[in-house]
Amino acid sequence: MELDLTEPLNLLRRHEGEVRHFVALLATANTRARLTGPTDELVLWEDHVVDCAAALALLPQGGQVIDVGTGGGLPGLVWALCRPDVAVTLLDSVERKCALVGEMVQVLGLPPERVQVVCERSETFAARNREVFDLASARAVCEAGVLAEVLSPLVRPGGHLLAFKGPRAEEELEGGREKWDRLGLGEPERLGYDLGDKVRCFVRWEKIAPCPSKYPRRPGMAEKRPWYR
Ligand SMILES: C[S@@+](CC[C@H](N)C(=O)[O-])C[C@H]1O[C@@H](n2cnc3c(N)ncnc32)[C@H](O)[C@@H]1O
Repeated sequence: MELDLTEPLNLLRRHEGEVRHFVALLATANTRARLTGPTDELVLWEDHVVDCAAALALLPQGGQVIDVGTGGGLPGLVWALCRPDVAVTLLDSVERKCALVGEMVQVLGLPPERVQVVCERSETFAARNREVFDLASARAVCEAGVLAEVLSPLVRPGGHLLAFKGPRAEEELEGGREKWDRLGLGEPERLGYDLGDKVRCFVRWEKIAPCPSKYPRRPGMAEKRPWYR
């Protein structure tokens, strides 16, 4: 299915001033620590912010959302600024990144009861926060199959998992049917969107049943997996 970007891009336009402020902070933070590559605000806007904004209309009304592996606050801070009805948790395992994102949250005046930064590995955080979020998402963190395993324990039945993906999405989803069942997930939906450059899509799963308690896997096992830091 092709995603209509009219509503999300209108939301971005409506909050453009606040988001440009975030981009300026991120560009400066990128000169101190490598959060999200570029230090050029135009590149950050065109390659990252607009991509994150494409998902704005997919966020649950008044819901609780978690951005796993937020790095410099992408997509979570764009969502927090453009969708004030949504509570956002920004999770990353690297302290330096969390400290910089925490500073940005303060400077942007986002209230702590709506936007929180958590510095922790997703698998330990998920063990204590089982199935509490309406939507869990990750951008540029790991391949879709592993991501489903990481995000599913965080999402309540009836909620959704959302992955930002590029041209390799189909390859990453191959042969996964059994895996989705095992994780309490429905068949992944592909939502393509056109930003005029490369192929992009969201992969979205509905959580249809509780996730078995063996997920998230114990950190000892998880450490062997390539995407964990
Ligand atoms: C390539 S960056 C992507 C950052 C951001 N989402 C973006 O789109 O620019 C991946 C991020 O995932 C974080 N990460 C990797 N493994 C993690 C884990 N087990 N728990 C929490 N964060 C993790 C890394 O610290 C890093 O900041």
